[in-house]
Amino acid sequence: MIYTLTLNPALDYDIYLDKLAENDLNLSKNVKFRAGGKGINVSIMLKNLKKENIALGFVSGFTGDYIINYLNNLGIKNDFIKTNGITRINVKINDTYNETEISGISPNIDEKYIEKLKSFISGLSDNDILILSGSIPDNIEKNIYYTLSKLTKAKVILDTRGNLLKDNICNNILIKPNIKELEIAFNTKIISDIEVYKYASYFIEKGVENVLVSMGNKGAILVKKGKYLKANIPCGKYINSIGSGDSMVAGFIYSYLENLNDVDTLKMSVACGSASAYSYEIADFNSVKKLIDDINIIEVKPNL
Ligand SMILES: O=P(O)(O)OC[C@@]1(O)O[C@H](CO)[C@@H](O)[C@@H]1O
Repeated sequence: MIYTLTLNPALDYDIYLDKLAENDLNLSKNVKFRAGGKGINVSIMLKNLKKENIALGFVSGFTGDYIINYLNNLGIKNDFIKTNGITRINVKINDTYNETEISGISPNIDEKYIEKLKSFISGLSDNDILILSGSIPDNIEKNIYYTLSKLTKAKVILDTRGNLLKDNICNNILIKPNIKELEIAFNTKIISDIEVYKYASYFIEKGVENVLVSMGNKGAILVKKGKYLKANIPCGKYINSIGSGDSMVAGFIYSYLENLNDVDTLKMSVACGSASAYSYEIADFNSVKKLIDDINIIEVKPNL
């Protein structure tokens, strides 16, 4: 079975307007509510790709109930641990020029719930895939993903913030930083592809099998041991980036389960990410399929 874990889910409130004006009244042109958090987005995309999965994590309060109802309505299996407090609300303001995010504050998670989660994760088998996604609530140890990876036999994918990456890798089949997260992980500014290959290779040396770096409209790079692939972004009308990286992760898992080769894996991952960026919600399978033929992959032999 595939399990996604979102320790820090959110009710995402997406606001669309022409131009955000500071210190003034802004009238929305369109608003959307959705169940958010990186693992939850992966679950939704996987479901759209017809891959059954179970969403795990912590939820609480009315926002937590909203998330569970949302997933139930989509027919996505879930087994969240209900905790105290109120799951955060993340506001995403999209105007013609910028995307501004205001992330809420997540509740503290009692130790007893963390223990319950650990016990569940330690029961997974080597046929399972576990996706560890998103930020970590403030009161939880900052290497919890490493701890969970050590506890489980499942194959583990990690997609978390740049400052948490290095401490949480653990023989992962995939990590998926975006370019900003890679910069934060290495406390540097990355300006060329060769630097992406170099920094991604750090993780390969540490035992990660695949490093998928999303670079917005500059494309995406997949690095494996001795292999470097780059993809362009297919044409489409950009709506927003929310859940685009998470959709890439789902595209990778789909490819992994379907035994696709590296080139087709990168194509599928990029198609999923782009289709969601060209949509108000996580994309459906048909929109993904329409983009595949517009993605070209080149193999690079960088001199590192
Ligand atoms: O604060 P985190 O956990 O890093 O990211 C949370 C989040 O921004 O990521 C998703 C998009 O990837 C959104 O649904 C959600 O609001």
